[in-house]
This record gives sequence, structure tokens and C-alpha cells, in this order.
Amino acid sequence: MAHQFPALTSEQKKELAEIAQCIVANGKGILAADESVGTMGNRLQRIKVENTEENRRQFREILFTVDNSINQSIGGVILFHETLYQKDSQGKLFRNILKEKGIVVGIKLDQGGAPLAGTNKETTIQGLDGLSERCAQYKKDGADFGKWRAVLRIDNQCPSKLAIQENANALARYASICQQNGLVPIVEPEVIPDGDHDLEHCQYVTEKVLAAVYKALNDHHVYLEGTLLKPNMVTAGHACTKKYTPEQVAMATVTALHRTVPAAVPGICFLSGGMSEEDATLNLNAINLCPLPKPWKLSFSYGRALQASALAAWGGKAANKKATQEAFMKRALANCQAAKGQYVHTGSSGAASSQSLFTACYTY
Ligand SMILES: O=P(O)(O)OC[C@@]1(O)O[C@H](CO)[C@@H](O)[C@@H]1O
Repeated sequence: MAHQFPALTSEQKKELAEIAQCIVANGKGILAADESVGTMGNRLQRIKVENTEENRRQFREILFTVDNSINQSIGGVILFHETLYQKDSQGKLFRNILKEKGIVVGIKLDQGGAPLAGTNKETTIQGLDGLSERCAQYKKDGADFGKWRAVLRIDNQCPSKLAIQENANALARYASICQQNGLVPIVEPEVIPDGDHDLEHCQYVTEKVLAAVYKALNDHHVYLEGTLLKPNMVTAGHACTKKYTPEQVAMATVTALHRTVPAAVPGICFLSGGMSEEDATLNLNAINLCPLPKPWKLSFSYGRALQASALAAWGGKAANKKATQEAFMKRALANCQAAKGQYVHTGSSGAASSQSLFTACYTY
């Protein structure tokens, strides 16, 4: 089995590895501001703001025009298609605002779930058709990384072998196409927290899913140094009656990663998956303090856990800009400290930060 057909040139590999490392350097993580129009609608509904393009733009303008020092804690921002082409009120493209801060721009590439017939309501993710052309265009338009979220569910018969294999293969195919077009693929196989399973069961499933994903990435000749992983933390199901400490979550999470994720992967940026802002930070901190070998950067790519307090502070009112930016900056800083294992919980985080952000069957 000779290695005759290299997938990438050494220049392409160098560029991809540099982008990936830059996003997770020095405790930096990712702001996942790539909520689809529908998902953003749910967020806005909670604060009684209408889901219009202008309201979505206004909230994101407030986040992206925060003080430049945000670049100490945020290395990348994932955008939804609409946002990549939106401008601030002075007419400046958001993507240029982010780039001038030294923040890498990313783009959501998956296009939602489709049912896998013959399974217990399991899904695969669509978006591979035309993906290469979309990636090429996004690269021209300033994006340097992509995101693809696959959803796996724990239940009696789930995840099935079929769902694990199919989603792993789609993730690998997406990752390969991204790399061919100069985009670092964020590989996101999310085992969602719905269910009453315990921590051990989530660990078992997460290991099976990650092992399949890395087998598929290898089969597709994906250059691991030019990728980032965005997994769930290993937690008990949302309806599990037994509660676990951040140290227990950390040990289960790092054990699962240690068994399945090659050391060549530069960074693992967790999703927040409906944890409260504070829990997401405390768990990340404990993960970074976990006494197991950790050859990758262990950081964050949070959507809800970086924006919940900010959204609540904003409430749709321009006058609340300062409070909104302060709330966002506070969570970004806290997670940057947690990514270095240096977060100290002061107990003054405010009510919004301890609220669960769980949504049942969180797909799109
Ligand atoms: O779980 P979180 O941290 O809120 O969001 C994780 C995430 O992958 O899921 C969302 C829905 O696709 C995305 O906007 C985001 O990137």
C-alpha cells in the first residue's frame, strides 16, 4: 500500500497547521456565533426581541465591536452565512472587524440533519453537495476555518452503529474538502446530553464515537495537525438524578479523549451543550487541571455559554451596549483562564451565568 497520491502539499499543510494553532494559542478559544436564523430566533424570543435580520445584526455588531483586548481570549469566531456578509453601522464588514483584531474567521458549513431511515430517529448531516465550491468562495471571502456539527443521541438502541459510521464518514469527507480549499475543519461530533444515562455511559459512547471519527479521518487522508476537534464534554444525561463534580466530569472527559484522539491534533475546543455559563467554565478549568497526559490544547468553542449573559444584558436595546459587551468580555476572560487551568470562581457571577441553557433535542 504505497503512499503515492499526497492529499496536500507541504505549503498547504503549513498554512492549515498555522491557522489551527493560532486559534487555540495561549488559552484562546472560539466564539460560536454561527446560530442559524431559526436557532437565533429561539434565543431572541427568550428576551422578547423579534427575529429580524437587523436585530441579529445589531446583537452581533455589539459582540464584534467589543474592546480589542478580546483577542487575548478569543482566537476565532464562527459565523453563519448571513453574518459573514453583514456590516456594522459604519458600513464595515464584520469579518474585517474581526480580522483587524487578529481573530480568525470561521464559517458554519453543515446544512442541517436528515433522518436515517430504519433507526430510532437518528440523523446524518447534509451539506456535502457543492461543498468544495462553497469552501473556495468562503476562503476568498475571508474565512480560514469551517465547522460541521454531527449529532449523536444516547438511548436504548442509540447511537446505532449506522449513525456512528455515517456521521464519522460525513465528518471526514467534509474535513478533507475543507483542507483542499485551505480551511481548517472543526470536526464536531456532538453526543447530545438528552437522556437519563450516567457519566460512565456517556464516556463509553463518546469513546466509540471519537474512535470512529479518527478512523474515518485517517481513511480520508485528513491532515490532523490542520484540524480542531469540537466534542461534548463527558457528562451525565440531563435527566440523570446522580450529580457529578467538575473533577469527575474532567476525569471522564480526558480519559475518553486520551484513549481516542491522536496527539497530532493541536486543539480540542469543547461545545457547551446547554451547561450554564459557570458550569461550562468550571468544567473546562477542571479538565485543564486533570492529572492525565494532555498532548492537545484544551479550550472552548462555546455558543450559549459565551452569549447567554450578554443576550440577557442586551434585551434588544442599543442603550445596553456597554453592559452587553462587559458580560461577553467577562465570560470570554473566564474561559480563557479556564483553558489554562487558572479560573477562580468568585461567587459573583450573576444570576444569568448559573442558569441551565439546556434545550431538549437541540438540533437546529
Ligand atoms: O452548545 P453550544 O456551545 O451552545 O453551541 C455549540 C454549537 O455547535 O451548536 C450550535 C448550534 O448549531 C452552534 O451555534 C454552535 O457552534
